[in-house]
Amino acid sequence: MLQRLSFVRRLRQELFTDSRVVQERLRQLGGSGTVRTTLEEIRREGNEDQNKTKSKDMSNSNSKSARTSTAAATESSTPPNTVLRITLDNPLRANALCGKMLAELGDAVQTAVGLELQDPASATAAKPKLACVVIQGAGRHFCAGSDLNLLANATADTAKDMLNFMHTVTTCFKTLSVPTIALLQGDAIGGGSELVTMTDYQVADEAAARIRFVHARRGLTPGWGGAARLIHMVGAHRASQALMSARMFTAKDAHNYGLFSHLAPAGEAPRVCDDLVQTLTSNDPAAIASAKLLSLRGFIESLEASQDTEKEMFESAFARLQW
Ligand SMILES: CC[C@@H](C(=O)O)C(=O)SCCNC(=O)CCNC(=O)[C@H](O)C(C)(C)COP(=O)(O)OP(=O)(O)OC[C@H]1O[C@@H](n2cnc3c(N)ncnc32)[C@H](O)[C@@H]1OP(=O)(O)O
Repeated sequence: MLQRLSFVRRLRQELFTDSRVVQERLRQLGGSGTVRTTLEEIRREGNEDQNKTKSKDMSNSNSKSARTSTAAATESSTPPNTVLRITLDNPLRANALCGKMLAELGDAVQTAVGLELQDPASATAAKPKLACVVIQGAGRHFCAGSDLNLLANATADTAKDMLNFMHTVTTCFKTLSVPTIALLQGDAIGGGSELVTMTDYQVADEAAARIRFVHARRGLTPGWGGAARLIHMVGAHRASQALMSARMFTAKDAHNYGLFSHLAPAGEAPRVCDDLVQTLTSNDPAAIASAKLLSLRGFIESLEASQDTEKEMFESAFARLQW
């Protein structure tokens, strides 16, 4: 459905071919941390308890037992419904993304697009049919944005690479034809807040999750395509207020502002996220893709015009900064 749009097709082309060289340059920058992806099966058969047990395992995808059950799910059969879980894993640096992790986030989105594009009839254990994508952070936080050391040592060319690559990656993610969920158990700051704007749903721990478009505090403007998506999420007026103020939103403030779709009781965000996955993936996939296409149509048309402006503003802000 979405793939029929020429803009979306061009994006996929950029992601898989035009960005390859840039992606490898970013990967060569190295850095700590990694971006992990796991495929998790959603079982429909069996009693509620089994489903609950199954989804409970999924919510601890970092624990060994969940990985085992995930691995088992992938090996045992061609899963009817598959969740791709992306984990930003750099907890010692609040899951800030270094060059290597930016490239690996691109790998993860390429995996999602690859699963999305395949013919459902050709689904196999190795390439099952994608039903939903969850993106989360390891440890206490969601994502603290770009690694500040990466930015401080970046040349103008490196900044341009990151800018162009992350616009492609995050816009591809935003235009996936399946539901996407940000699982927020901590802070989403700067580029981390921009990653939140690429998701359809945001399940946030009401006690621990926060979001801050901190750019103006650092003399920057959004560099990962977050401005246009923020406007699409909350409207131009509220978007400009969030960007100009660079204020920290608590989970409750963010929910009232339209930045977080779901508030979960303290410690229960993984369970609430798994319940949302169950709900969304029990609906007709083609109807979901159509709903996304309808909601994204205007965003995509305006994005083609506004994207260059967002990039130009980041580059001039980056040039002004004396890191
Ligand atoms: C183009 C990208 C650009 C954009 O478009 O937005 C950016 O993303 S620029 C970066 C914007 N991000 C920030 O400004 C976030 C800065 N960090 C924080 O505000 C806080 O760390 C936090 C995320 C709110 C978490 O606070 P807290 O829980 O108190 O933890 P610490 O502050 O002690 O951090 C733990 C640890 O992580 C390191 N850290 C945090 N953020 C980054 C970062 N962006 N890059 C590199 N390292 C980061 C922090 O230094 C601590 O490490 P140690 O000092 O070694 O303990």
